[in-house]
Amino acid sequence: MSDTLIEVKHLKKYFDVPSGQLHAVDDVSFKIEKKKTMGIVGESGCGKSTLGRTLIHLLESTDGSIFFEGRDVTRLNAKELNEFRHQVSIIFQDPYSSLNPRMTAEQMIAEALKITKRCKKDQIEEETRRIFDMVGLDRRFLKSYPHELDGGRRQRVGIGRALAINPKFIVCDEPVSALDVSIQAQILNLLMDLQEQVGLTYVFITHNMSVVRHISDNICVMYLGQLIETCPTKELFTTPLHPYTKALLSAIPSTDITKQKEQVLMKGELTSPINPVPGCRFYARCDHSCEKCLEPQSLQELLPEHFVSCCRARELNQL
Ligand SMILES: Nc1ncnc2c1ncn2[C@@H]1O[C@H](COP(=O)(O)OP(=O)(O)OP(=O)(O)O)[C@@H](O)[C@H]1O
Repeated sequence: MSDTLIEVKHLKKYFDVPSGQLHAVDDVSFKIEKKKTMGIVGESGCGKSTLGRTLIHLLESTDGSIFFEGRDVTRLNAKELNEFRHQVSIIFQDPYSSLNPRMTAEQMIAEALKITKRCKKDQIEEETRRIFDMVGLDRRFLKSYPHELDGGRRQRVGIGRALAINPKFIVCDEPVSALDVSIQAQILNLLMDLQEQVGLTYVFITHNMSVVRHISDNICVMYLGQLIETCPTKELFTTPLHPYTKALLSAIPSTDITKQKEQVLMKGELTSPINPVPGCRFYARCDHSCEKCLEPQSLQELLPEHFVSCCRARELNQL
């Protein structure tokens, strides 16, 4: 039996905007194995959240396929789509705005349980308490409203609500970015413990390279809607191959002053994903760009399980 839970093939999500089409996700392909975490990184606006939302059909894709346990979810009928939606969930960055301010923590989790009808009415109270325990929330907060909870506890409610439907797959969209640093580690550890206990598969979206290094098994690096490098996490940090990934990694400050590395500075600013021209989207900012980079680029496996979309990567990395 295949270990792949999700396989994305040539996925596109375009938005119509007054000046044309915004290519938020443009021809992205990758696989995620069951019980693993795929980190998605890249600068603000590169399409991370749009990709995450499209994967679970919160947004309808423009083109391409998303295979979930072998079935293409872009082609499901309404009933099948409803069943799919009960297997996938999302945790948002800001639990304060994603939680209903008029509902208590208990009511929000109970509501998610009712939607999926996965337990009988008389079991909802007990199941809600069990989920409270799973996410490390003291039961004295059952009747608390979001504004009565601190950031970490609010995010625990958000995680509890995502877990209530008993999903196989969760998109974690910057789930710790809005939290104090001291709380971030607790929430990351909780997500990793839950993955182990329940057998969850995650997509973990973040712009924080240290966080993604800690939590992901594999990483996708995105640039202006495109996937430019993907490989196992360890390898990305030891052997980055794309010039953009190298620049991204060089910007992480080191805690060891004897190991300060030279920062690769990127020229210019992120260009627009509206009506992009064919060719490498990093062209204008790359120190190594040449005429060949103006031709369409595609992901090539340059090392085992290590894919890069750069026509000069082999030569620049002496592979
Ligand atoms: N509903 C929409 N209509 C038009 N454009 C959109 C819409 N949603 C997102 N976009 C655009 O799509 C692109 C990708 O946005 P997205 O939010 O996915 O990026 P991101 O990498 O998650 O950024 P951030 O880290 O800031 O959240 C951006 O240019 C954004 O302005």
